[in-house]
Amino acid sequence: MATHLKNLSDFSHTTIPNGADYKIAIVVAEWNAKITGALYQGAFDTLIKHGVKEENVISMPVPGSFELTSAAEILLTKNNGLDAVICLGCVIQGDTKHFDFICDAVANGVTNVSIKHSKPVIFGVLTTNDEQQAIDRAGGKHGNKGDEAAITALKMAHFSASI
Ligand SMILES: Nc1c(NC[C@H](O)[C@H](O)[C@H](O)CO)[nH]c(=O)[nH]c1=O
Ligand SMILES: CC(=O)[C@@H](O)COP(=O)(O)O
Repeated sequence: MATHLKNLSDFSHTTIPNGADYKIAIVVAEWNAKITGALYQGAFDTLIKHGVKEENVISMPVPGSFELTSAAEILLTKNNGLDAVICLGCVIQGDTKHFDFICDAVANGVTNVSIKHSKPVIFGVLTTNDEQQAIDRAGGKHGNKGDEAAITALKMAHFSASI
């Protein structure tokens, strides 16, 4: 279902686990900081709203979305007390194929880190054609992908704890 058919922040119809027992990292790319800052705020606020203690939210910046993978790997290697890692970024199509390489690298990279560590690593990266599409998905008319990423982290942390 395309994002324009589903608001990224609409979770009123789902059961969202309480996060009181979870420790969750949020890694945020500094590229397109206006957008990623809004994603971060959405994710942080959503985690707190659903019971995660502020001291259990570990927030780390990285230069760009390409670095999200290595950041998740380093965090999960050095801090095995984490229940999930949320990766937030915004990649906007430019004039070259660089967009394609970054998007593919991050999507595949965070997947591989998640599988390697058997820990949820959430792909909260906007990959848009232009800045307006990003604005619309970072607290605009289509909601906030940071909210979606936080809810996904809570659900997957609960999934892992239930097995
Ligand atoms: N163009 C965007 C980038 N590019 C930077 C890369 O992510 C990376 O930091 C660089 O290639 C050095 O390894 N990053 C974004 O997050 N968004 C972009 O639109
Ligand atoms: C996604 C990017 O790296 C891109 O925004 C950089 O722009 P360009 O492809 O024009 O170099």
